Amino acid sequence: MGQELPSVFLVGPMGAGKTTIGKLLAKQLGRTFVDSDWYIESQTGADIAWIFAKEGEAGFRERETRAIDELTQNSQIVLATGGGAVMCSENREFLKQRGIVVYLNAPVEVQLARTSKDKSRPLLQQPNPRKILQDLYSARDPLYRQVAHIIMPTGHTYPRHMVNQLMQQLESFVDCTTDASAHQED
Ligand SMILES: Nc1ncnc2c1ncn2[C@@H]1O[C@H](COP(=O)(O)OP(=O)(O)OP(=O)(O)O)[C@@H](O)[C@H]1O
Ligand SMILES: O=C(O)C1=C[C@@H](O)[C@@H](O)[C@H](O)C1
Ligand SMILES: [Mg+2]
Repeated sequence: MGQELPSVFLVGPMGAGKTTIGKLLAKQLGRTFVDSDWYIESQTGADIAWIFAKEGEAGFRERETRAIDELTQNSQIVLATGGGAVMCSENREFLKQRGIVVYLNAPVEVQLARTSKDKSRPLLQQPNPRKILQDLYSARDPLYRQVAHIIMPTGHTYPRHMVNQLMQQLESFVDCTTDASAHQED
């Protein structure tokens, strides 16, 4: 692979492993890793909990769309997006048109276990985070699927193993699209 691989954009629910796998994948590919949540925090000079508290979810989503537009214009990065980035159709267009989108998909019970000790996700600071995760999953799973070029379950696989599998999938994806465009030119 190498030069011909476009940017890789990871989407999926909270706790699917976008940040964890994104960092490892970027290292493997020798590319820059960017996390849209961290980027928004650095641009704002405040953490996500603060943005939600002061500007509401709507304010956060506006910042997120600006961030996704800017970041997806980079041609060779690995980008981990926030769990709700796919809710906005503009974001879905930016992602789908500008790189390879990978949907990391984990069952709700796994999402819950992976997010339960970390208080940095404002949407989950509720008495029943399992129900929130379930409702978000029902609403968003069709949107993750709509935008994805590749879908990978992450529930029961070690991050390093996941990255090896993902490298293989990316390789076949690039080969297939290269073959398809060669045929079009024939
Ligand atoms: N494949 C995996 N196996 C075991 N633990 C994992 C795996 N992937 C991620 N984790 C753990 O789950 C937690 C959440 O992972 P991570 O922050 O990467 O999720 P995320 O998809 O980026 O979530 P968010 O949308 O909230 O940013 C971390 O503690 C991470 O170490
Ligand atoms: O699923 C979501 O809507 C969110 C996921 C996180 O990555 C952050 O973007 C924020 O906490 C909102
Ligand atoms: Mg993350």
